[in-house]
Parts: sequence; C-alpha cells; structure tokens
Amino acid sequence: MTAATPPDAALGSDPQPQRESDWRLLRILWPYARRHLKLLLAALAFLPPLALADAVQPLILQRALDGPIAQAVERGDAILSGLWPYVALLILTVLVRWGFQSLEGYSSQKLGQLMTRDIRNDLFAHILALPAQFFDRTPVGKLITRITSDVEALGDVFSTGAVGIVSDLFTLGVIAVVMLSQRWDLGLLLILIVIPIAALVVWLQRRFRDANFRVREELSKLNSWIQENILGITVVQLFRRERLNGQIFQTINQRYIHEVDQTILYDSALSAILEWVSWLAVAALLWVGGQQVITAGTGMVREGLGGSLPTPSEPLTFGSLYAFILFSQRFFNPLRQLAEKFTALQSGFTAVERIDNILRLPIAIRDPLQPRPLPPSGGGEVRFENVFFAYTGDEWVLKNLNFTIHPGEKVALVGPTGAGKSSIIRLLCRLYDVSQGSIRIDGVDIREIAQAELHRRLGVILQDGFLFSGDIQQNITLGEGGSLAEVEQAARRLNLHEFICDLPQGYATPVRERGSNLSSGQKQLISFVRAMWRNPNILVLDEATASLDVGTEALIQSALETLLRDRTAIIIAHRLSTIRDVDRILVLQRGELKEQGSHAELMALNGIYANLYRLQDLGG
Ligand SMILES: Nc1ncnc2c1ncn2[C@@H]1O[C@H](COP(=O)(O)OP(=O)(O)OP(=O)(O)O)[C@@H](O)[C@H]1O
Repeated sequence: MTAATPPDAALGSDPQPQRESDWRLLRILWPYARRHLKLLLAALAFLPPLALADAVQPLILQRALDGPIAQAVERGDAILSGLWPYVALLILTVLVRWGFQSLEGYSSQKLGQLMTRDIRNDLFAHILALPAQFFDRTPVGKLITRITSDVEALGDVFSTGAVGIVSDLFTLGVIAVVMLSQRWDLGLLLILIVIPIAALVVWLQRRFRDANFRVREELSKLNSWIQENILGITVVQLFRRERLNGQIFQTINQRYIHEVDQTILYDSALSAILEWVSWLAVAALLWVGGQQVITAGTGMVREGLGGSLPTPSEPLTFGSLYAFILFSQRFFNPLRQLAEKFTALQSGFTAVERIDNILRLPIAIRDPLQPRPLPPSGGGEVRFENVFFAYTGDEWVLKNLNFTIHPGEKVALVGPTGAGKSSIIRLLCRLYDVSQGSIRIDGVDIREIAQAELHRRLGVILQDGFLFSGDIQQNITLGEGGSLAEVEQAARRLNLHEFICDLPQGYATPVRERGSNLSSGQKQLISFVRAMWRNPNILVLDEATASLDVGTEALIQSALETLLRDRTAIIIAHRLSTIRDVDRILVLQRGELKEQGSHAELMALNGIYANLYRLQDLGG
C-alpha cells in the first residue's frame, strides 16, 4: 500500500451488494405506499383526466384549423366565425390540466415525503437492532450516509417532481391509442421512432444506475474517512498524521469524483440524444405527412367539431399534420422528463437499493416467541455450560467454558490481553450468541428470556461510561421514566448525591455528545448511579484501566462496595491488586479457563495467575 492509498480494509468494503431490478425496487416501496393508501389513490385518480386533457388539445386545434379557419380561408371571409367553441374548449382543457396537475403534484409529493419519513424511521430502528457483528464490519460513516444522504436522495425523487414521469407515461399510453385510432400510419411512424429510443433510454439508465451505485459507495467511504479522522483528531494531531491523512482523503475524493464523472457522461448523453430525436420525429412527420397534404389537393376542409382525422386512404389536412406534430412533442415528453429528472430518479432507485440491502439484513438476536420468565426468587446465578464462541468462522475465541457463579458471589475474570474476558461479558449480555453450549441465569438459557427482562436483571458498567447528549438525570434513567427523587435516592445510596450536586447544574447539568464535557472519573461515577437506579441482581463491571486521582478513586471504591453488596458480580480486572478480596478468580488464557480459586489459592498454585500477579507487582 502506498502512503496515499486509502486503507480499504479499514473502510470496510460491503459484502457484494445485491443488485435489484426496477420492478423489485418498486415492490420494496409498495408496502410504504400502502400505508398511505388514500393519498396514493387520490394521486392516481388525477391521472386519467390529466392524460385525456393532454390528448384532446391537439385534436381541438386540428378541428379549429381544418374547420372554421380553413372554411374562412376558402371562402375568403374577412371575419372569422364559429371559432369560439374551440377556444373555450381549449381553455377548459388548460384549466383541467392546471387544476389536476397541481393536485396530482401535491398529493404525490406529500405521499413521497411520508414514505421517506417512514423509511428513515424503519432504517434507524433496524440498524439499532442489528447484531454486533454488523457493526464490527461496517464503518459508522457508511451507516450515516445511508440514513442521511441515501434517504434524502429518495426524498428528492418526490420533491423534484420526478414521479411526474408516472403520469407522463400514462399520458403516453393514452396519446398512442388516440393517434392510432385517428391515423394509424402516422401514429405507427411515431411509435416506431420511440421504441428504439426508449430501449436506448433503458440501457443508459442501467449504466447510469451502476455508476450512481459506485458514486454512493465512494461517498460512504469519503464520509467514513472524515468521521474517523474527526473522532480521532487527537491522535491525528499528536502523531502529525495531518499530511498523510490529507493525502489519503484526496485519493478517496478523486475516486469519488471519477465515479461522479461517469454519471454525468450518461446523463448528458441521454439529454442530447432525446433533443435531436424529438426533432427527427418532427422532420419524419413533415416528410411523410407533407407528401400526403400535397396530394390531398382541395380536400382540406373538415366539417365542424364532430369530424375526425382522415384515415391513410383519405387526404391529410394541414390541421391533422399540425395535430400530429403536437402529438409527437407530447409523445416525447415522458422521455424528455426522464432526461431532466434522470439524476434524481436514478439516485432514488440507487438509494432504495442501498437502503433495502440494510433492511434485509437479519436481526440475529431476537426475543423468543414465548419468552420464559426468570424465577422471581432467583438470586442471580450465572452458569456457562460447554460454551464455544467465534466471531468469525471457526476461529474460536472461547473454548469449552464451564463455570458457575453462585448468587451473591463476586468473581473476577483475569488473563492476558486477548484472553477472551470481554467476549464472555458480550455473550452474557447477548450482544452475540454463543456458537455452541449455553449460558443460564437462574437456570434459564438466556436465549429463552426476553431481552428487556435480561437487561433488567443484568447491570453493566463499561470502562468508558458512555453518556448521551441530554442531562445527567436522563443519562441515569436512559429514557425509562423515573422521578428525580428516585434518581437522587439511588445517588444517595452510593454517596454520590453531593458529587452530582457539585456539577454546574446538578442533575440538570447538560451533557454534550458522548459526555465530552465530563472527565472519565465523572462518567464512571454517573454510570454507577445508572446501575444502582436499575437495581439489577447481577452486575458486570469492566474495571477502568485509567488511574484516577486519589479523591475520585476513593469515591469510586466506596460507591463500588455499596453497589456490589448483595449482588452477583463479575468483574473484569485489569489491575490484579484491586481484586484480592473477591470470592473467586477465573483465570483465562487463549479462550480457555485455566485456573480458578481465591487469590491465596492461586498464588499457592504458582501458575498463570501467580506469574501475572508478580509481573504486575514488579511493574507497578
Ligand atoms: N469484534 C471482534 N471481531 C473479531 N474478533 C474479535 C472481536 N473482539 C475481540 N476479538 C478477538 O477475540 C479475542 C478475545 O478478545 P477479548 O476482547 O475478549 O479479550 P480480552 O481478554 O477482553 O482482552 P483485553 O484484556 O485486552 O480487553 C482476541 O483475540 C480478539 O482479537
């Protein structure tokens, strides 16, 4: 990899995304449209009058030209009479088109916005429910692109009026029928011109969509890289990575622009082709129709409103030729519209496809259909039975683990880095499911328990007490309601009420994104209150590695003692000196349980634990 090559592995290439046909994409959108059936039906109901008004206008002009106007010319009249019914009819069709087009535009755009809202909601909810493996391999920036700009691209299809193409296509059908019924030879001529052009448009739109798909992928990578660099800005600046990361950014940016160029190429090609082909159609009509008009001689005058266009065996009038030129313009309208709204429409299709690729990812960890309740009197026994686990394939991270933690027992997990301590916790919390074996709480397999109940029984305090934007109280209750008095009581029991009151606005102190305005010690203490407030009977604690100041350390120790009282506790210990008093220590190495016992027993055993302890003792 050269210095400026973007680390694709780090950016996470998606598994080969599945490409969809346009019809399948429409089927994806259908359930969302169905939720707003009334609006959908209203939008569809406006289409027939619109299409009819469109098809009738050229006919009215034809009748006017061949009727009163041609009669007046033939008679050499100075005053035109009998024209007003045609003018009135024409105005009526204009009014119908104006009214129905506005209504149709409004209802289809509103429908589109409602659908976009629903899709965004579903996508967000689905992403939150996806298994941890998904997040292991998907960079955050990519997900954000899906939820924001992909859904936005879908919304644009509606807001730019690109869905109007549907009504244009409808009109196209009506005009084709009218043309063929009026004068099949000229109608056929136009249809024969349109068919290869439509095929070309379909081909171009396929190419465009492939290119657009690649554009969105590159945009995701661009966003991932930006996001990763902003989150890791401290490391970037400390290690002077600005230039190197800037070069990598330029390379990704260049690739993005290259893909965008491809889409522009197809877009411009389409617009240019349609422009000249529509004039080609007019020229063909003039050529064929013009010949017929010339041979028609005097048969140009038609009788009143009730007349019809002459059949091929009959002579062609000027009015009919003019009507067909108008038809040809309208016939090309849907295709021209397609060219104009091409980018929005195709980006929308690409977006639906990318969104659907995520929506179809299975939610691996689900509640059972009939969850089993945990015994109310259960004291919080945790049992691992023949547990095997691999993040990928058969690379076992945990191998044949068997142990039982009794109600109220305090157990520490120790072992060299990568031994599998955190993985045990992730399995217990059901962030992942075991590959083989089972984990039981009070005798019930955790896969049979409703996740909400599992998380009521199980409190977790992670090393980095993650806080959300909001205030302290909200970060303690995490949206589960609960009065300030209850929250204060939980804090008092841990002796942390004073500490919270000392924050600038007490329990109402605003917390910025990820708790960036609080120190790591403060965040830890708040996560203690969070655990106390939920009052679980099993507590899992990933002990903080960072050394805190003496005052905070003492506060944490005393809060911890209260928190652990009368609960089963599993502590991941990084500093062995802090866990000498636990009931039992489980020693792991490369995913296997190698030793267990009290501190004294393990020291006497003089094995892995004793070695680790002596090493830390010397180091510390
Ligand atoms: N999300 C993941 N995907 C793939 N492999 C992983 C993942 N998380 C951890 N591993 C691997 O699983 C093994 C056990 O990791 P784990 O985090 O459980 O170790 P640990 O004992 O908690 O280590 P530490 O003390 O450094 O936190 C390691 O080899 C690690 O590389």
